[in-house]
Amino acid sequence: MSTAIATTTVPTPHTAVLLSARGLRVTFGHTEALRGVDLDINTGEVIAVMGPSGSGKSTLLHALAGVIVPDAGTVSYGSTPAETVEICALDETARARLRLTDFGFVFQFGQLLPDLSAIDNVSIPLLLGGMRRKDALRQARTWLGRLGLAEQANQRPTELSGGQAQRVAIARALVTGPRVLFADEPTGSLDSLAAENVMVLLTDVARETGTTVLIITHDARTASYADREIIVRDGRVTAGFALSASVAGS
Ligand SMILES: Nc1ncnc2c1ncn2[C@@H]1O[C@H](COP(=O)(O)OP(=O)(O)OP(=O)(O)O)[C@@H](O)[C@H]1O
Repeated sequence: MSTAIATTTVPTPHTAVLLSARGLRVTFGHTEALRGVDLDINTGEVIAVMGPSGSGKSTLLHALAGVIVPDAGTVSYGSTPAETVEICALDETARARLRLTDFGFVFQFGQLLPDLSAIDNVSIPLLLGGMRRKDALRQARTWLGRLGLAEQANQRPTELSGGQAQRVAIARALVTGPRVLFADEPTGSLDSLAAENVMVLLTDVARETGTTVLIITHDARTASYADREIIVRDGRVTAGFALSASVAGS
């Protein structure tokens, strides 16, 4: 596997819908977090999810990823009729399995295990999937190299900068080869230079591997690396804009 990161990217052609939400509603007590969301996400698309605080962005991601089951509506996952599953109809065990095999997750804070080195953190999902330790470490090392962290493999999270730690978290999310990466403010705790570095690497690797990506962000610069921007407002998706995918290569 190549360890080089492409500096210019050719956008993946978006041919098939991979995730499709219809009529999603989620209520927490008296709070209507989602009020009827319809959304189609194409294979290989990089989507920025924006909107005010409390508008429902994280809830939308959790519903699409099968972390929560909506009170109403459906989420179909799969690019062909034969492989398509209705995520909301799966039981908790099946949804957990789907998340482990098909989805990757990156969050803003505190996601690395502090007592483990970078390479051990990245190898965890592979070990959980039953891979032999030697093979898992080899694969983890390759992914750390892809994200420019070959020299940090044996360092612990406290010995890494914020941007390096986020890149380790991204390596860990991608090491299993997920079809969809869900990222909730992955650059929210970084300064603008580190944020830009993380976004360039994340979007380059995603486009290279054809991974579909949903990124929640409050930052327009971070969003500019996406192919498309959607706005969540008061529990509804109110707008979607196509963006230039070439920004990631600039
Ligand atoms: N587990 C929960 N229990 C109760 N209310 C919740 C829960 N999760 C979310 N909410 C409420 O649902 C609404 C949407 O929350 P959500 O976290 O999806 O918004 P968000 O757009 O991601 O916000 P932020 O940008 O601040 O992270 C908010 O009013 C929030 O307080």
